[in-house]
Formats: sequence, C-alpha cells, structure tokens
Amino acid sequence: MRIAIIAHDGKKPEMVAFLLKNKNKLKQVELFATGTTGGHVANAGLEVTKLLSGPIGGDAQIASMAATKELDMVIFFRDPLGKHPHEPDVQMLLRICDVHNIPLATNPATAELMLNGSSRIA
Ligand SMILES: O=C(CO)COP(=O)(O)O
Repeated sequence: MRIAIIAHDGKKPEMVAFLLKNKNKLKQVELFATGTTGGHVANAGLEVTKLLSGPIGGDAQIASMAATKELDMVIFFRDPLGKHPHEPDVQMLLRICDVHNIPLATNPATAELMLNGSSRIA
C-alpha cells in the first residue's frame, strides 16, 4: 500500500497529528510526501520518501505517480483559507486523482474513513 501525503503550511501540524494518531494502521504503508510536509513527518519519527516541495513540482510528481497507478490513495490537507502560487498544480493533482479513480481525502475526517475502509491496511 502506497499513500501520498501533502499538507499546506497551515495544515502541516494537523497532518502530523493525523499520522501519529493512525501510526499503527500505517505500519505496512509506504508514505510519499511533498518536500516540506515530508520533513515535518520525518521529524515526527515516521519513515517517508520526500519528493520536491509542492510549489516547485512536488504536487506534479505526486500527480504523475497517481496517473501511473503507483499510488493507492492521496491524503491532501489543503488550506482553504490560504493563497497558493501553485494553485494550478493543486487543481491538476485533484483532477488526476479523479481521472484515475484514486481515493483522495482533503480533510482528516475523510482520511480517517479512507484508512478505516481500506481492506489493504492492517
Ligand atoms: O504546497 C504543497 C501542496 O500544494 C505542499 O508542499 P510542501 O509539503 O513542500 O510544503
């Protein structure tokens, strides 16, 4: 099971808290993250493969993985109150997930349901 995790700056603490809360469910999961999100997650003691930071192509890298079926789900805690210079990349990633029917959660409540609903998570 491969999961991509991404969080905008205002949501990074929420992402770390979510992952730590669900640490047991993630034991068999390979995590991939945009660069800065990945740094926070690694600092919290979780193993994660870091890609480029979102604004310089990390969202695009994750979209590419989704398009080539290298990901089983995407958890993307977006900050709906923030402005993002790479908004086109964000929209592209969301669209690619829909094109390829990749489960996508954009808030902790949905992410929790997704993890609990996956038969491939211990
Ligand atoms: O900007 C992001 C998603 O759009 C996240 O990127 P970082 O994890 O590098 O901050």
